[in-house]
Amino acid sequence: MEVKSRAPGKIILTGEHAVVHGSTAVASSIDLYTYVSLHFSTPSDNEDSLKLKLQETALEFSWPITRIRAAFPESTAQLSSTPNSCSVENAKAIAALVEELNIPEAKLGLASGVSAFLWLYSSIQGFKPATVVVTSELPLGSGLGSSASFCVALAAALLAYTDSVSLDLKHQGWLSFGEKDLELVNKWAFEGEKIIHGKPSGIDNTVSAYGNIISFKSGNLTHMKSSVPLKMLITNTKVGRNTKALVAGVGERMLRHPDIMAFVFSAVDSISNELTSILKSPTPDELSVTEKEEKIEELMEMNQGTVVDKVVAELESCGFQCFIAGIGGGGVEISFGVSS
Ligand SMILES: Nc1ncnc2c1ncn2[C@@H]1O[C@H](COP(=O)(O)OP(=O)(O)OP(=O)(O)O)[C@@H](O)[C@H]1O
Ligand SMILES: C[C@@](O)(CCO)CC(=O)[O-]
Ligand SMILES: [Mg+2]
Repeated sequence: MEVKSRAPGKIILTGEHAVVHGSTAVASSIDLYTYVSLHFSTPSDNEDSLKLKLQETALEFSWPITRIRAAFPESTAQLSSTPNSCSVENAKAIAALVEELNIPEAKLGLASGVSAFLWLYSSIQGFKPATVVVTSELPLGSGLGSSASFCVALAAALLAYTDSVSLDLKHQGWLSFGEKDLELVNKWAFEGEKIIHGKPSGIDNTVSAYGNIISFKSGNLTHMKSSVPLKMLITNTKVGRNTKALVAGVGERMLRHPDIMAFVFSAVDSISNELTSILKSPTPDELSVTEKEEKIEELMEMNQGTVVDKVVAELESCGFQCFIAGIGGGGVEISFGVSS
């Protein structure tokens, strides 16, 4: 039995960080994906281990199922329909499993991703032997939501064959989840994100799961669909960063300067709300404004077409990496019976 999933990365247009503290943020999916392929071993495979292959980093991990089963102090065999947070005891068990892997120092950032994998896998699938292969078009740790798309794609693949979701297993090609199933995928992904990020707002996994452009505040989302195909120039400065540390830093500043930060977050909230209302009502009432917008849009499209190429060439000549990404595309999808 095999299933493949893919989940998009994201870009936050307004409200990054402030969204963790309750401000509204606006985010869009981008058409760069993390792919997960899950292959359950059959008795004829004579395989009794869980394997995780991280293609980008050329790392492969393998755990005998007996080792995983023995590691967990509390049973992780829960109902896949009920997303649960990783308890302190289970987190310790996972940390021990990850430590045994001796991940090279330069790739230690992956430990949190492997931990999230172990939690999602053991919670949703229990102790079944399988091989999971992860590939990603997203740079890791660069603000494009690689951790969320990793968790969403994982949750989608892991849930696909469970009774907790209802999918047409005979469907050919990419298939979207229904509303309730998507909600479940998103909730499990959020549990994975908590392991990677510490205190995520949930916006990254939500936009990765649902796709399109969303306005998000304290777990509530409003969908927006752009009527025109938008492209965004994204530059990877290749300056290392860790979202968990950045989020913690903002939290500490909030504790040091609560009054000031309350104003900052309120201002960000207003910015996001204004952007939301503009995006939600793209056609202004006055004809003259509509005409103006059409003209500006056409001019901008033409302008970007040439300027973007020059900017990309210049940035890349400085050693930066650029991605041209379509934004606002669909969310997580699933595909059955794909051979690896
Ligand atoms: N394809 C992947 N394979 C393995 N681990 C991954 C993968 N993608 C993300 N991760 C995990 O997520 C971590 C990066 O998450 P982090 O939240 O710091 O950055 P990001 O999600 O790319 O950016 P942001 O959250 O700011 O949008 C990696 O260090 C790794 O632990
Ligand atoms: C920095 C942050 O706002 C977005 C991370 O991509 C954190 C979060 O919302 O969880
Ligand atoms: Mg992240």
